[in-house]
Amino acid sequence: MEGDGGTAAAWMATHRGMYERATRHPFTVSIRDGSVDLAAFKRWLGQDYMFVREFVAFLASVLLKCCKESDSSDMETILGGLASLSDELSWFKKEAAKWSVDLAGISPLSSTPSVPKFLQSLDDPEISYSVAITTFWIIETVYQDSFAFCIEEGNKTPAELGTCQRWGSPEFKQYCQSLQRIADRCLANAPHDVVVVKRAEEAFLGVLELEIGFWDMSSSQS
Ligand SMILES: Cc1ncc(CO)c(N)n1
Repeated sequence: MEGDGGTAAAWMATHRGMYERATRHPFTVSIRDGSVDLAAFKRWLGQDYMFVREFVAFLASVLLKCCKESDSSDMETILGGLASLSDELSWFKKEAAKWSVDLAGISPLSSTPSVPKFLQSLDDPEISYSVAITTFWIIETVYQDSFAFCIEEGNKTPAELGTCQRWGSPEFKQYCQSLQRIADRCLANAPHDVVVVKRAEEAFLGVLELEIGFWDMSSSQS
């Protein structure tokens, strides 16, 4: 995914330290090595269910920007993303039942990064499609990279943690690569629009911070 000469890959290289803090976090590494604390896993599950509900609204705003500002082939990619979020919500409900997590009674923990605030700041009509699609790409990529590491060779991930297949699969990697190509194309088409590229880079870093905060919250002591 990296090294293809696009802006996205360049940012991953420039901000490598932060990217690695987001994608090799002690929480996901503990899933990989089988030492994960179940209370932490359940905390993640409940909080991430709420994240995904917010994420649907955000992605709907990306789709709207796409329809207004971009070509139609992107539309199908984004629509596919919304369809998989629908699957994801069902998956969360199924997993929650399996682990006895009560999703109906869930509310954000004080240590959960403010997802609505972050995502709603990006669904403003003033925010360009390029910035929004870059945000979508990096949000998905952090999960893809984190969970692919959990199923790479040498892992001791407990079989009952089906989480890793959902985001770690080769199909999801391909999906993230298609988002990366869209983001790169948008950013390359805006070379003179320094403000847009700068905003997109800030959003990229904002997502990494959010994701690190999210893993921190998951692994914090109950
Ligand atoms: C916090 C977070 N980031 C990214 C994803 C990927 O969909 C998710 N489900 N949750």
